[in-house]
Formats: sequence, structure tokens, C-alpha cells
Amino acid sequence: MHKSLTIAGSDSSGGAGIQADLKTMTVLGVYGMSAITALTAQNTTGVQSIFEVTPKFLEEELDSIFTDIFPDSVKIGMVSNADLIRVISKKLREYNAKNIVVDPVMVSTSGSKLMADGAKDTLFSELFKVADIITPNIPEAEALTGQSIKSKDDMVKVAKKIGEFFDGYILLKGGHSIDDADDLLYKNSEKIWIKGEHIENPNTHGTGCTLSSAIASYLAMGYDVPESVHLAKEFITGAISAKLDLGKGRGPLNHMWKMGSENL
Ligand SMILES: Nc1ncnc2c1ncn2[C@@H]1O[C@H](COP(=O)(O)OP(=O)(O)O)[C@@H](O)[C@H]1O
Ligand SMILES: Cc1ncc(COP(=O)(O)O)c(N)n1
Repeated sequence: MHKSLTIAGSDSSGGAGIQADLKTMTVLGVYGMSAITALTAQNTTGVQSIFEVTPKFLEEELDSIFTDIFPDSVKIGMVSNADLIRVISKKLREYNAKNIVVDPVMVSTSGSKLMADGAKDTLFSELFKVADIITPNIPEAEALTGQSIKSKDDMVKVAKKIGEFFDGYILLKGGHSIDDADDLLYKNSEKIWIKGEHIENPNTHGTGCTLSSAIASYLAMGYDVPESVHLAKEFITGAISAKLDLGKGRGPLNHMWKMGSENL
């Protein structure tokens, strides 16, 4: 069985973070493992509290995983401070981990801050160096470059700018636009538009987590990065289209849509 590891935060409401990642990996037939960076008390209306693990404990989690069941791919999501980011980059290098997807999670869909202000630079200097693909959404790409995105041309400009200091694949997600849901996959001046129709659904809690863990799942199966992104886009589109409606705020997706459970 192919194996994938998520290094991310726990979402008590089950829609984002570790829970979204493990659901995605499982539904796609991949054996999922997790190293938890923080516990969040969270629901569809917001994040009520965050409890970070210590850097030492995160190191221990990663040692336990890498010395036993070696993952075929790794997805990194919410990492709330610079010390935790440093541990991850050190351990991924030490174990020579492959197929690394970094989702630079900064703010939740509900608007809560999930990363300390000072940690952005460490993300650049440490985690981007080991990543094969990074998956910023529009606000994250704006925060990373200081440039605003109002159009498709701006998406290309900002991807180019990120490409000046990151030489892997950049998937700039267009989900926050209301016109469509086209994402831009960019590397070394090569642009691939991953087409998507905007789906009218307020329940988009966990979209970024689900997409990045689907990419990691397909990478674990042996697909290359562009193939994995296309397949993951199909998965996220189905999960949003299934229109699950749970909770009082921005509800979660139906990760089980491929199993036909959307009619349950
Ligand atoms: N309303 C929507 N309709 C169709 N696709 C969407 C919608 N919202 C998000 N997506 C897609 O979901 C994926 C995750 O994007 P996004 O929501 O921007 O990430 P994040 O959760 O990091 O903000 C992207 O492929 C994006 O295009
Ligand atoms: C633990 C955790 N990780 C990531 C997200 C971001 O997900 P989203 O942007 O879809 O709210 C989240 N809300 N919680």
C-alpha cells in the first residue's frame, strides 16, 4: 500500500487539518499517517483555541514515523510557529523525505490566524527549500510577496515573483475568486491553468487541506506533480459539488463523495 504523512494541526470539527487529510488519503486508497503540530478547538464558525505541541514532541513524532513506516509523500499544513517549522525542515532533510507538498496555511476560511506573524520568513527560508510543490491561496500568495491579486494576469505575476526564490512547482489557487476556480500551476516560467468552475457553496471549510493531501496521495501512488494536481482538482471539485451542509458557519466538504455517500 502507498503511504503518506500529514504534518499539520488537528481540527476538532473534522473538516480541515489532520482530519481532512486522513479522510482524503483513506478515500483515495492511501495509508495515512499524522504528526500533529497543534490541537485546535475549532468548529465551522471559527477557531476558539490553539494548543501547540513542543518542538521536542514534534521531533519525537517524526522520528517514530520515519524510523518505521517510511512515507512515499509528505504534506505539511498548519505549522503555527518558527521553531516547529525548523524541526520539520531538519527532520525531512535528515530522513531524505520525498514528494513534499507545503500548504502555507496562515489564516482559516473563518478568518482566524493560524500562524505567528514572525513565522513567514522561516517558512521561506526553511520549508520552501525542501518542498516539491507549494500551494498558496490568493491571500497567502499576497502575504508572501506583498503584491495584490485582482486578475489572472496578477496571478501569473505573483507566481513569477514567488518563483524568484522557490524553484519547485507553485500551485496558486484561485478558489477565492468568484468568476471561476482556475488554479495556476507554475514552474520555471511554464504555466499550466488547472481549470475549474466556481461552485455556489458557502461550505468550503478545509478545501486547501483536502486539495494538498489529495496531491500528496497521488504523488505517493507515483503520479508526477502535474498529473497529481489534475487528479486532486477533480477530487476537490467533487467534494465541494456534493454540497454537504453541516454546522452553523462555513461547513465541511463531503470527502466521501467518491464512495457515493453524498445521497446518504
Ligand atoms: N466555490 C468553489 N468552487 C469551485 N472550486 C473551489 C471553490 N472554492 C475553492 N475551490 C477550489 O478548492 C481548492 C482549494 O482552494 P482554496 O479554497 O483557494 O484554498 P484554501 O482553503 O487554502 O483557501 C482550489 O482548487 C480551488 O480552486
Ligand atoms: C487545523 C487547521 N488547519 C488548516 C486550516 C485551514 O483550512 P481552511 O482554510 O479551509 O479553513 C484550519 N482551519 N484548521
